[in-house]
Formats: sequence, C-alpha cells, structure tokens
Amino acid sequence: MSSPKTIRWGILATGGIAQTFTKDLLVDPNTRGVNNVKHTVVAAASSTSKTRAEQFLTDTGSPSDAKAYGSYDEFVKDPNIDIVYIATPHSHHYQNAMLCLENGKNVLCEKAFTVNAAQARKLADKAKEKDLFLMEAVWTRYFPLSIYVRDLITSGRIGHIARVLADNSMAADPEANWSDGKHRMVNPDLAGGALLDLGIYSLTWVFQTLYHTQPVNTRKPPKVLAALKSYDATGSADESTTIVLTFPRSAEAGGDAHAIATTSLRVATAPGGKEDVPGIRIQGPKGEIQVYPPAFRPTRTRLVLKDGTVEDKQWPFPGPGKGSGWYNGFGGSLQPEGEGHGMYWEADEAALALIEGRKEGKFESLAESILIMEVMDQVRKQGGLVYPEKIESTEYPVQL
Ligand SMILES: NC(=O)C1=CN([C@@H]2O[C@H](COP(=O)(O)OP(=O)(O)OC[C@H]3O[C@@H](n4cnc5c(N)ncnc54)[C@H](OP(=O)(O)O)[C@@H]3O)[C@@H](O)[C@H]2O)C=CC1
Ligand SMILES: O=C1OC[C@@H](O)[C@H](O)[C@H]1O
Repeated sequence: MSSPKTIRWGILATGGIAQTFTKDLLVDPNTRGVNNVKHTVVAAASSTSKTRAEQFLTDTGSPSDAKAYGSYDEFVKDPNIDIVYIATPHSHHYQNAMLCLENGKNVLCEKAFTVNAAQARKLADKAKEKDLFLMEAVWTRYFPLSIYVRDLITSGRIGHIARVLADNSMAADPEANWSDGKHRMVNPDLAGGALLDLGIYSLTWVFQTLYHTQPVNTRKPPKVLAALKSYDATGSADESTTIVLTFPRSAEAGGDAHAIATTSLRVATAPGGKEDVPGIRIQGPKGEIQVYPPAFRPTRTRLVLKDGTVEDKQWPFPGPGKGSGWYNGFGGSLQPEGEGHGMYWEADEAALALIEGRKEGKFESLAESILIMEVMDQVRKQGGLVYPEKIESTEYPVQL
C-alpha cells in the first residue's frame, strides 16, 4: 500500500465552527479506519486581527509552524495551502469563496453554500474555469450513517420511497439569546434565519434520500410549495419554514414522491433534549427508515419493516476528540469529551478528491448544491424573504 498523502489546509475565519472543524481535522485518520489521507493545518486567517488567528492556531492545537494572517486577502496568497475551509456567515461565503478561487485555491465552503442560486452558479463556473475543487461542507452527507441510509434505499428493502418527512428544529429562545438581533442566526445582514442555517439539513435529508439515490439521467427537480413565518415584525429573517416538495417519478419508479421539510428556531424536533422522536422518516411500501435527532449530527437509526423486522443501529463518532469544541450558535454541545465531532469525514472526502484529481465531492455534486439553493430561492420568494441587496449580489469583489 502506498503511503498516505498529506493535504495542507488553510482555515478562513476563526469562529465557533472553524474551531470544531480544525480540531476534528487534526484527529489521526487511522482512528476512523482512513489510511490513504492525512491532514495538516498550515495557515489560519482572521478578518479581526493577526493575534486572533494566532490564538486560534494555539487553541486548536495546530502545528507550531502554521502561519497566522490578519487578513483574508493576504492569506489566500500563501503558496503552502492546498485547500481552504471557509467558516464565515452565509452572507460572506460568495465573496470569500470567489476570493479563494480567484487566487487559485481549492475550497470547502460551509453551508448554506451561498445566499442564493445565482451566487452558487457563479462559484461553480469559476471553479471550472480555474480547474479547482469546490464543495459545499454539508458534513452530514459524509457520515457512515448517511451512507448506510442511502444504501438501504438503493437496496430496495423498503421499496420505492413514497414520502420523506424531515425536520431540523431547535427551540432556541431567540429573544433571550439574540435580543439585539445581531447574531448570525437572526441577523438579515448575515443571511440569518432558520431556512439557510437549519432548514438546509431538512432539505439535505430530503435530497439525499429522494434525489441523490436516483439515476443522474432520470432525476428531476421537485415542485415546491412553502410557508414561511418571519422572526420579527420587519420580516427580515425566518423563524419557522415549512416546505412541501413533489419529486416527479415514472410509474416504474413508484410514481411521484412527496416530502415535507420543516425547520424552526422556535420549537424543537426533540423537546427537552429528548432524542426519542424520529425527526427524519423515510417511508416506502415495505417499511420505513427512521433517523433520530439532531438531523445534522444523528447517532441513531431504526429500520422498521412491515413484516415486523426492527433493526436499531448506533453510529458513534470515533475520537479522540478534544470535546466541548462544538458551537451551536446558542451555547449547546453534543460532543462528549473524547469523541470526534464528525467533521473529519467531509474533510477526508475533500482531501481524497484532491489526491484523485476530482473537482467535486462524491456525495453532493455542485449541480445538486445549486438545485438546493434554487429550492431555497423559491421558498424565500413564496414566503417574501429578501436579504439586503449587497449580500444577494453576484458582483465581486464587494466589501461587506
Ligand atoms: N457544520 C456545522 O455543524 C455548522 C456550520 N456552521 C456554519 O458555519 C458558518 C459560521 O458559523 P459559526 O462558526 O457558528 O459563526 P461564528 O459567528 O462563530 O464565526 C464566524 C466567523 O466569521 C468571521 N467573520 C467575517 N466577517 C464576519 C462578520 N461580518 N460577522 C461575523 N463574523 C464574521 C469571523 O472570524 P474572523 O474574525 O476570524 O474573521 C467570525 O468569527 C456558517 O455558515 C454556519 O452556517 C455553523 C455551526 C455549525
Ligand atoms: O450547521 C449547523 O448545525 C448545528 C446548528 O446548531 C447550527 O446553528 C448550524 O449552523
């Protein structure tokens, strides 16, 4: 066997998820049975200050020779970086990713990929033009649990999927936690709201079960019907959003399939922290697959068949993780001490793609990321949610 290749990461932004991702990146891949890639961190950038980037590198246990930058513009010129992980708010993804691509850097960009589909298309075009790798960091798609669910679907054990119910909601007490309205979860200037932050996971479950599992040449975009409730009187970010999707299917493939994707900052999938409600239900004529919350980091599945079969599975997160590194926007932590957080699987896929010369992720193509952004565009249009022009724009560069 050939020795593993080391991929050199640069981290753009030093907030909550950048910390968690970087700590996960530095967990030895052998602990999760991955022996063809290794990761290292060679640089981090903070738009706030160089000191903040230095502190970030120390806090995450990055190699002592990793370079700290006090500006994203300087950072993207670092010739030692193979790939940049972007961890800024949604509003900034387009500008930041474009900056990286323009400077010849491969990119793994946090969800939601962009503010709208037009921006996502522009990024995909730029990556193609520059022959660079670009992937939306929807980490959940790369979990062994997700691979198992998709394989169960394609195995036909529950028959053609007729319906998917997918919820990702958190009773976040927004008035108490984000009373000044500046936090990225509710701030329109940062493309806040439930849909882009949490609803993307409900849509991820719908798409990875009803769309991604279908043959590329026959799958079709869904029809979309949405109801959106604004967080505040200004109508500037959504508090709760409900989406009904119809995926056109031939009669041989079971006919049209339906999905309901829901998301909320007001109510929870699992009230009181109890994770005994199947937030995701994937239903076919022979049975259903249940996935337990949270939708973005599930650890438990149940297969229930009409013949009485019940198969429960637990999906651990290999460590050793550094614990308490996870930031959920309102102070919670789901990562027990010693466990990894699970972000390393998407990093492994990005690294493997670089080694193999692929320009897109295996479990979500750029076309699929764009399609999901198109669905969110339709949802926002039907619900009347418009973000400030500056962050909806495809102009580049724009100072935000
Ligand atoms: N995959 C997952 O599980 C999670 C993903 N996310 C995603 O990660 C992204 C960042 O979220 P999170 O880490 O929670 O956010 P934070 O607010 O904790 O961090 C965002 C960072 O972005 C940088 N930044 C640059 N410009 C701005 C600006 N105008 N306002 C605020 N921050 C700015 C800052 O870093 P600096 O000062 O160093 O430049 C800041 O620390 C979002 O896209 C979110 O959806 C978030 C949580 C979980
Ligand atoms: O991606 C995410 O997953 C966890 C949530 O708590 C967080 O708000 C979101 O950004």
